[in-house]
Amino acid sequence: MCAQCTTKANGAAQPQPPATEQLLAAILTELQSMKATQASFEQKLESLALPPTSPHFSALGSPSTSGINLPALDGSPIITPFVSKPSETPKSPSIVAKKDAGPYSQRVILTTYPGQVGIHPIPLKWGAPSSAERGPVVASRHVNSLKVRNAIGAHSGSYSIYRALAAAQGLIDPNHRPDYTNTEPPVDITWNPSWDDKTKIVSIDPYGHLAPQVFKSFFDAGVDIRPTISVTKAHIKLIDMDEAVRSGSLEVDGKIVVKTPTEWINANRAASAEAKSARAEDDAASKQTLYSNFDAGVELNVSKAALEPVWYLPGIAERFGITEGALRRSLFEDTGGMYPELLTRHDLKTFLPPIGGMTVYIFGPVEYIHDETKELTLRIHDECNGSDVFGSDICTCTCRPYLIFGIEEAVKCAQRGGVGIVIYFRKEGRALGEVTKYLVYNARKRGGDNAADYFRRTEDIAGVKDMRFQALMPDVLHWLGIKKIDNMISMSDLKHDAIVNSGIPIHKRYEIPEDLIPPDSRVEIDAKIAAGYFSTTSVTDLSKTAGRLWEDLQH
Ligand SMILES: Nc1nc2c(ncn2[C@@H]2O[C@H](COP(=O)(O)OP(=O)(O)OP(=O)(O)O)[C@@H](O)[C@H]2O)c(=O)[nH]1
Ligand SMILES: [Zn+2]
Repeated sequence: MCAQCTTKANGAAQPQPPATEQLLAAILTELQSMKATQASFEQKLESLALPPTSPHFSALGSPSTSGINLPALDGSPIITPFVSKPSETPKSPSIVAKKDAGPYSQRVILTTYPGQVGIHPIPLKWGAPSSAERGPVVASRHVNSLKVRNAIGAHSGSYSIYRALAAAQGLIDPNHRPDYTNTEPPVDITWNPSWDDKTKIVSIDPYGHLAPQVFKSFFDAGVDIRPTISVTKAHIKLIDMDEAVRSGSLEVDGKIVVKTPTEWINANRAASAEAKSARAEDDAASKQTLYSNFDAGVELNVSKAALEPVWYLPGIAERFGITEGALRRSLFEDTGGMYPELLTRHDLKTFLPPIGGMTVYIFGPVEYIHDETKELTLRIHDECNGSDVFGSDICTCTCRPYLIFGIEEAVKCAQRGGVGIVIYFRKEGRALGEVTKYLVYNARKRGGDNAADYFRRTEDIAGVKDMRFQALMPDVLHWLGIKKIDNMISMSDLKHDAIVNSGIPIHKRYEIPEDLIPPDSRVEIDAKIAAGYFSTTSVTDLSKTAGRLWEDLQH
């Protein structure tokens, strides 16, 4: 970590406000002194007698059997019908598991309330000017974290469900403490002013990759601190880059593009040739081929970062121009009521949603990203598994060709002395999911595949043509410290507008080259151009652009 980042991350320059400091110190002291049981932990936290934290709570009165009326943030009353009996002091609605509690306690806490006895969230001040003032994100229901957790939801996005499966089978201790030795990033993604700006970053935790280091005191005190970002280095190998080098469009420079080592391959091939020769199975010519040097192509040097979503709910609501209350209610309803605390804990502003995140691939020096004198190329790519990985023709899209074009341009930019970035978002099928996507394909192939109807078919089935909501996408660019984009490899007006509106100028846009558009994808491209996507060409009659129907395809 660089000196500037360490200073910012540790918050040495800016002392914490006294109230926060006292509360934090009290909680930490208690956690440190806590020896064993949950009961003694509860007693100790209760004895701290800290005041209720939410202004809403004082207006509640006593919980009743029929539920309690919590004022929603937009003013309308919402009912949380979970409380079982009246009480002077709010208690966690809970049930007692008669059997099958597994590794958990018999008493199941269904939800919690602000100001409830024993509930003292570690302060989390989104956008605060140092990591110490900002505070860690704690979402865990780990025995030492439940009473101090300050985020709703669970770590690892959708993979939290797999962790639950492992716990249910007794394969993982729910209170397992991770060992973070040697897991720190090998390259520095360093602090920049956007980390302190709660309007610039609302959907990821800018300290996510540094959490085990900058929040070590919490971890040492027993709190379940987890990174939501990890950074590493790798070589990636793509057959398209082998081809680009063979065709002369890409050069091997020994730094970004390196030759794939062939020693071990040649050794294996020689061994295989010997074996075949011993069995006298092969003719002399093929033995000769096996012995000769094999061109294994090239590999690309990358630094990469995996990011899980961490949502600051007021900031997310503001981005979409809705109230926080409406956002919370909708998240609660559309996840099958999975997170009651969205409604009961208005004091908790952070939510870890059960969705996929993104991966950043960086070609060239990471420190060039925030150096405005260096050229920067960017491709924002939304997942299309069928095309990206399997090259499916039914996808009738330009996804993989555009991704490969983006990677090649990013690499070339790094070779010219700049930096290239490709960001891969898990937003399959325009974030409608693959099931919906295939239904759309079927409807297109059966009902006449033409550009005029391209978006309408999706809308007919899904109710909306796109749910990627690019408004949150630029957060990762601000986390990286991008100040301007020289070359944007995308035709999307939505991606362009979201980036520019977030304060990052785009100097030049590149559409997918004509020769990379697969035969069936003209429908998609023309529909997009007509809908406002960037292109140097224009389309006059959309109904004339038609794709293949199933009858035209060989099965
Ligand atoms: N639901 C649905 N999703 C699609 C379809 N075709 C592509 N996608 C998805 O759309 C996303 C890619 O978007 P595209 O429309 O190809 O392009 P874009 O990202 O908007 O713009 P560019 O940056 O110019 O590529 C991926 O998530 C694909 O899985 C389709 O017919 N139906
Ligand atoms: Zn696709």
